[in-house]
Amino acid sequence: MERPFIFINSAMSADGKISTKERKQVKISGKIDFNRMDQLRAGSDAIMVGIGTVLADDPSLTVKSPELQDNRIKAGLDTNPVRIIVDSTARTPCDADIFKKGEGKRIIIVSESAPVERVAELQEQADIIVSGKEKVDLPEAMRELKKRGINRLMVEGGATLNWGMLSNGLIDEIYTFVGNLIIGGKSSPTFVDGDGFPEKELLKLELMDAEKIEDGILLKWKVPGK
Ligand SMILES: NC(=O)C1=CN([C@@H]2O[C@H](COP(=O)(O)OP(=O)(O)OC[C@H]3O[C@@H](n4cnc5c(N)ncnc54)[C@H](O)[C@@H]3O)[C@@H](O)[C@H]2O)C=CC1
Ligand SMILES: Nc1nc(O)c(N)c(N[C@@H]2O[C@H](COP(=O)(O)O)[C@@H](O)[C@H]2O)n1
Repeated sequence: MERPFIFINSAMSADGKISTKERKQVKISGKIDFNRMDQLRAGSDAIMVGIGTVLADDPSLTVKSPELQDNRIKAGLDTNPVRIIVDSTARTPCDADIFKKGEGKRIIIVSESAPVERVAELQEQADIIVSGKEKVDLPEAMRELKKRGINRLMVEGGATLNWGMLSNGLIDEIYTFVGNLIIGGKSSPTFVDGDGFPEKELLKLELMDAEKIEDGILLKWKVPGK
């Protein structure tokens, strides 16, 4: 394949929201689901988020379990997978937790419209991929990641990046944990935002598995290829 195997892992409320209307992070997953997410991180070559998630949540995207970190080191890998931000205009703050916490490579994917000075600042802390004119060209960027040795890529949102990846046919599998709460609010981000598919082109999924975890349910979906 020209691009990595790519999956999305996300936690949503029972009404399909992934954060509040103020874009504040919500603890949807319980301990078991956070551990499952940690295992997915540890088993991936890279973890990717959109700049909206970095600005809203300031995630570190590190592997949390010392045992999983040790396993990676024993396998000759960095403690953490490569951490990637899709950031068309290079808005990533230089003091983001992705830079401050944990060891390992970071990649920022920007577009040609990113201010040169900002790109130069970020270049001191991360490798930079330039792709697309006004916004990141996701298919091209994914091919570049594959060339850089990333074979298994975990996408952790948010809503806009999920749309960008799904609408470009770049996702192979989706894992959604649906938690036991309602967030509500028409402006709260949902699992997939963006423009939405035209009525005749809705994306059909194949259900691979459904598992009750604590007070929620984990759904595993396959996105059939064209
Ligand atoms: N519950 C969960 O599992 C998660 C929830 N979240 C929530 O999601 C929210 C953030 O989501 P969003 O604001 O939608 O931001 P996002 O994280 O999806 O980032 C979107 C940004 O990515 C950049 N981008 C560049 N090229 C793109 C392209 N070709 N297609 C799509 N995006 C492109 C754009 O600058 C765009 O604004 C936060 O409130 C966060 O808390 C985020 C991750 C996981
Ligand atoms: N799986 C999952 N369950 C939840 O309840 C969540 N709120 C999230 N959010 C994701 O986790 C990121 C935080 O990562 P760090 O702890 O900083 O490493 C956050 O940005 C979302 O991507 N996920």
